[in-house]
Amino acid sequence: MPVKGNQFRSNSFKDDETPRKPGAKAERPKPTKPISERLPIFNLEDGRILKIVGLFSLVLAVFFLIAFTSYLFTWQQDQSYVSPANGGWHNLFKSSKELIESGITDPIDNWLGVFGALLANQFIYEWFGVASFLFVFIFFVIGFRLVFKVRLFSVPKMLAYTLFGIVFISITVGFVHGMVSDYPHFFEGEFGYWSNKLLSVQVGHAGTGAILAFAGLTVLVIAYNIDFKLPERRERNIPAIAVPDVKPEPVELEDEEISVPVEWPRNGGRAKGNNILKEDVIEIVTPEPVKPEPMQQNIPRHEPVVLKPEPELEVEEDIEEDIPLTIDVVRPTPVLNIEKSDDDAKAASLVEQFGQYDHKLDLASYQYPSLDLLENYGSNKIAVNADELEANKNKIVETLNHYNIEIEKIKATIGPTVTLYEIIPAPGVRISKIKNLEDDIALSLAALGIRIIAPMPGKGTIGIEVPNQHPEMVSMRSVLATEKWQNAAMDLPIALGKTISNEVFIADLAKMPHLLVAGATGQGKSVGINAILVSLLYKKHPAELKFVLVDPKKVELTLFRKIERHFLAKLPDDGDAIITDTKKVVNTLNSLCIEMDQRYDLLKDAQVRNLKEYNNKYVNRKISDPEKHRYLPFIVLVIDEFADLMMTAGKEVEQPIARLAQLARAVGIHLVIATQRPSVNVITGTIKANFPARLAFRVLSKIDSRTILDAGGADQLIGRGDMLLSTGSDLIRLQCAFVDTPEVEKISDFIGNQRGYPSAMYLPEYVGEGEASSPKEYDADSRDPMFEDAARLIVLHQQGSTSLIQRKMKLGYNRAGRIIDQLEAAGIVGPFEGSKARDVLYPDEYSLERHLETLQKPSND
Ligand SMILES: Nc1ncnc2c1ncn2[C@@H]1O[C@H](COP(=O)(O)OP(=O)(O)OP(=O)(O)O)[C@@H](O)[C@H]1O
Repeated sequence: MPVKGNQFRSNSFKDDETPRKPGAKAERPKPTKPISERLPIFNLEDGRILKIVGLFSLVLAVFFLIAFTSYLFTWQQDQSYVSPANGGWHNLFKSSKELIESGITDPIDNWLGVFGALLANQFIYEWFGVASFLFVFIFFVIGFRLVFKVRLFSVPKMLAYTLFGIVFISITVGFVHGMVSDYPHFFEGEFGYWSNKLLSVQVGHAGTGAILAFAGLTVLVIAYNIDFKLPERRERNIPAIAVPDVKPEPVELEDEEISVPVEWPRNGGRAKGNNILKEDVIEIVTPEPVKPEPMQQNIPRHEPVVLKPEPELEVEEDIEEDIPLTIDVVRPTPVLNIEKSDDDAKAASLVEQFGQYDHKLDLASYQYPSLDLLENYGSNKIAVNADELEANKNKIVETLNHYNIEIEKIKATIGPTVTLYEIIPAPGVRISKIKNLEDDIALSLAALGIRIIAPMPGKGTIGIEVPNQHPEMVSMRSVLATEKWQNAAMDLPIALGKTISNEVFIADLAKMPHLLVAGATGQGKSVGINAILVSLLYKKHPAELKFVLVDPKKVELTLFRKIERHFLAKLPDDGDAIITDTKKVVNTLNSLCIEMDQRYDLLKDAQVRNLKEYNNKYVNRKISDPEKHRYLPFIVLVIDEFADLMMTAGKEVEQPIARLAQLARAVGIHLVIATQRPSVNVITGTIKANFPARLAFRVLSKIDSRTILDAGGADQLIGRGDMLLSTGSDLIRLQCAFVDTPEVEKISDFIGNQRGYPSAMYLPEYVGEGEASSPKEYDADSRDPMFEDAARLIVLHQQGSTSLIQRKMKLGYNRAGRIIDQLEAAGIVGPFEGSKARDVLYPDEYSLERHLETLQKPSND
């Protein structure tokens, strides 16, 4: 405990006053008592003893440093005095006559006199050699810590390493010196010399070297966990790669098997690509072209279009000439930095003293779920049937030729559920012509879910997606066991599944910043939401993320009930954390709006622009008023069956959702909204405008697809997790990662069975319009025993908030809420004002005390 001010004001003296009665004094046999009455009591809490020890330690450090350094220059001159043969330490007590009789005539040269000479000789020559200088370090660190209360290093660790270092250096120096000399020297000291002798007798010179190397490396491994790497790369089987957040799991990472396109060249070459066997390759079928293509000869002219690099050189020269101008413009910035440096220095000293703020400390032992909780479905290999591939390609080519569409090249990329055939049409073919043939191609391939992308954005080709006969399931485990996921350094990474080229697709929900999910019933929407939630649970600590779950269907999200005390946020009442009731949804959404406003106030106060900067500043203790601030976790609001909500609550829901969607991104509140019915009265213009990222599972009509994606395509999906992700500009076809209910249950159990917070995170209270309570009557008899203390606290902080009472007085939310109501009734705080704290109606404690007295009077009478 820090001790402030004059210690003589403390009770330590008063305590001793009682036994001072004359009688008592005579009876007490303890002889120490009278001394303690006159002398101040030294106890460790007092701090004085520690300061004295600290000062002594610092003096020792200086003393040792001077004596040792001097020894290096004066040891020869002082040898006769310090030598044990001539008396050593006994010489200290000899008179000068006795010294002369012992043959010691030379004066002592050590800068610290005879004591310095003896001490240095003892440590350096007789003990540890030059390694003894490390004692200076030990004393300095301890002294510095005790005197200035600044923690340079952890003392126990420093002691352990330094003492080892002394012994190790002494023996190692002795080992090296032993190669050239057979006598002890002050380099290694007698300890180093004799230890070497002993070891050499036991294990030989080489054995001693090996033991020393082993000991040195072991300590390096303990201290820094150094890696031993052989020159050539070995099999990659270590899961302990640098994963910032996830605890390393002993699970083998899987290689992502990305599809390499299979190509069929125009003039009947062989298919290229690693996915099909050479003997399976069939030459491109070109039924006699109806219209001979005169432009064929031009083809080679299109290929070697290479941009020449020469102009770049000129540009570089220009830039070099411009450089001085740029430097001039940038110059004023250091002035700003100087202003800041005061705060920075303060923050740095706080960090040095207490370390960075650790938001995970409350649940420091929290274990991230392991991959073993997930199942492995399917083989996770691209198992393509070469016959199917060829047959599809031939049918596509045939159909196109049938309509006089000549193609240049065709290639196939095989995904888990669909294969993408990319066509380069011959010059002069109109794209719209191919697009119009969508149904004909589907007919000729006799397949559902054919999607034509004409043209493929940024590729100059036309894509035809054809479902595979045997779709491959993408298990969540196979996605999370990839290096790409393990190394994903995103704020809110979500593993959505795999792309058409079998590549793992990871998106950052924080960047999206909100996600709209739609799809007809039974097409994989719930699985998709589970995949999003599960991926976040795999990457985030409970201190960093909270979910607000809304599930009008009452069955989909119940699996997450067990993680309430870890990952859920709810309104401060006793109800269920997973919200199923429409009225409560409206309150929760408004409460989230209040949370958003409060967060913006905090951001403003901390002069930062977003949650990441804010938390960064908070962790580095750069926020000047930490009492007012807190570490802000991300909040992800998930609403299943949004259509149902819109039907029952309409505008009441739409308004807060629109507000959150517009503003909440910077303060770390992100929305994931799912709906089965993607009609325009559910996904309204306002909502759509604020959800640039949309995920569409299969829908039943083109109109629905347009409602969700502003484009067709979702009606041509094949279901079972086949989906399209629109990120505003791009439309990406993905196969959703599959995670089954038992897996989600296992993960929830795993997290739920660990120590959690006392309750779910409480969102700010929200009182609906109809519910706003009428001014309460003050009732002195029923007021809380903590009422007066709470009143003083509120007036002292000039902040009428329930959470302040909760935090400072360690009360539950309900009791704190009751007290604040009583304070309002007693006229101490103003009425509830939404996101702002209530007004405090008394400016100081004096006026409050007078008011409290008047409140007490009627009951005293
Ligand atoms: N990614 C996937 N991979 C493989 N199969 C899937 C995938 N997603 C869903 N399925 C299959 O589709 C079935 C229905 O999925 P899901 O329950 O997610 O549909 P839904 O759209 O949520 O339906 P509802 O709207 O009625 O709840 C699942 O039981 C599963 O068999």
